[in-house]
Amino acid sequence: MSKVLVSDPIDQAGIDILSQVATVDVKTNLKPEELISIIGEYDALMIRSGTRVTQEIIEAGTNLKIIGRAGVGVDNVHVPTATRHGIVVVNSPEGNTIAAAEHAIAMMLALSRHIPDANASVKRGEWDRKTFVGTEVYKKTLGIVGLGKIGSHVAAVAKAMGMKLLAFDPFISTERAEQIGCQLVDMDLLAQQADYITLHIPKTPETTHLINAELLAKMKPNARIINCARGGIIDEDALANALKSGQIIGAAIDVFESEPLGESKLRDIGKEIILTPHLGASTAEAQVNVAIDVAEQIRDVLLGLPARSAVNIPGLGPDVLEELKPYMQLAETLGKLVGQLAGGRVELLNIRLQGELATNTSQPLVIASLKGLLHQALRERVNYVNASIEAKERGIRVIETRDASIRDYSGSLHLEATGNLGTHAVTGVLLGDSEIHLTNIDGFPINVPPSQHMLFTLHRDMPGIIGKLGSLLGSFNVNIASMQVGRKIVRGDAVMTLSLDDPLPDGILAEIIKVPGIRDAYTVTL
Ligand SMILES: NC(=O)c1ccc[n+]([C@@H]2O[C@H](COP(=O)([O-])OP(=O)(O)OC[C@H]3O[C@@H](n4cnc5c(N)ncnc54)[C@H](O)[C@@H]3O)[C@@H](O)[C@H]2O)c1
Ligand SMILES: O=C(O)[C@H](O)COP(=O)(O)O
Repeated sequence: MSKVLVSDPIDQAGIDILSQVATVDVKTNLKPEELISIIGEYDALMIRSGTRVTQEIIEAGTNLKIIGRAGVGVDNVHVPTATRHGIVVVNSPEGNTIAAAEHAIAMMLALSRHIPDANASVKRGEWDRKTFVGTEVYKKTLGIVGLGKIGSHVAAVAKAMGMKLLAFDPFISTERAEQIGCQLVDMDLLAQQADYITLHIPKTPETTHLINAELLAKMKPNARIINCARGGIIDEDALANALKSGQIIGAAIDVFESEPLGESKLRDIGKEIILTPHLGASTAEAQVNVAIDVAEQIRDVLLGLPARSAVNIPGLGPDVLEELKPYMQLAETLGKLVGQLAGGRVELLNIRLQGELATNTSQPLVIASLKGLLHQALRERVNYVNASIEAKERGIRVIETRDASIRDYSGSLHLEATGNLGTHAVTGVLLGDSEIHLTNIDGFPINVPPSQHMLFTLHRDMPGIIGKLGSLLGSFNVNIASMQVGRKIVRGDAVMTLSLDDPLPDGILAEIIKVPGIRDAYTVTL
């Protein structure tokens, strides 16, 4: 049974899902050296923002197949190292969107009405109604930096509260911003015009210290800033100075350059600042959402299935994946089959998307085909993460083509592998929504579902040959589950496709090829 280590507090709903397929150990607050010493035992690691998954930890995780981040940000995971080691990194891109957006709105209102300090004063026994006179957000300008999932929800709520919306997001179209009710502006204009600025961007080299002394100086003197995105986007020293000097009047900060927050100038500032300990995603609902979302993906990957929100598999967004998942399984099966038929060293893989499939995104199917193709050589070392890199390193050229005019089934996938031992081709389709059928082997039409152990022969279509092969297999105690012959003309060349209950014993292929009329034989394990 697989083993999963959960190293941050995760909702029980996620643990229950993982427990269906793995032994789950929950060990939180581990020191880096403790994690390094035990990570080698585990197939999967599930974390939140509390665990920093460094290069060293990943390298010590010699059995790791997946790192699951129960949340959005994967900046605490050294993703390039995970990719190099073929470890899938998944997150939950939407599970805590509402929670984070609502926290930002709560911070904005709490700042405007001095709620934390007013609350503290009443609890101290005071009744001071003068000090805590607030401001309304109605008709004020909110500058949203990052108009993605969280930024868009903040925009919708703020609009309903009667705020005017500006947004800075260089990757969003004007049309999209207008749909959300925001006017797209550059960062300087946003800083100059906004009464409130709220940050909803990832931390990247471009966004690190995006809010610095220079930008703070451009803000209105009565402006407030909210950061529920990532620590380090605001230069904390510059913010402390701007608040102390009265350059801006308020800040609400949930995330910090270094967490947990240690010694910090921000702690010394009075009622102008609200600090929360990275609580953006901390709602009961969000924690259930992210735990289920990520645990399901870990479960799928441990069962050999693709993950829907892998951050280090190019082209595999959740929408694409949902639609293509069955086709990826088809591609992987065909890749395994054609790789074993070709034998030896494959130099060229031709992938043709046919019929209705021709209009689909091909990249996930290419990745899945390569994963199948390389399985023989690399076994579980190859996965969706590293299949393209491994193929490139082995000098396998990939050609993708599309032919919408081939309509023998609504959509089919054709793989042709050329190597040092020759060329072989297979075609497959999905019947219903997910039932894989092989429809062509080396140009011969067939219609069989793949099975774990298969035998293919190339032979002359003539009386008695099936019986002779059946007897031979029987003499080796090999049970045939099903058999089908594919031929182009009667008594010409043909292929026989057999599904077997057991793997073929060593040495039997040489005997099969001796049967008169059989020219070649291939065993395949899928
Ligand atoms: N405080 C918390 O607990 C908490 C919870 C959830 C998410 N987050 C953080 O919130 C942030 C936003 O999350 P999301 O789910 O909305 O992400 P998202 O990917 O949906 O949106 C991010 C947006 O930022 C924009 N962007 C990227 N680089 C930019 C740049 N240089 N300048 C301006 N815009 C830029 C992108 O175009 C995108 O629209 C992330 O940093 C995430 O880690 C924090
Ligand atoms: O990126 C995220 O999802 C948030 O920062 C939440 O982090 P958390 O899971 O540690 O609360």
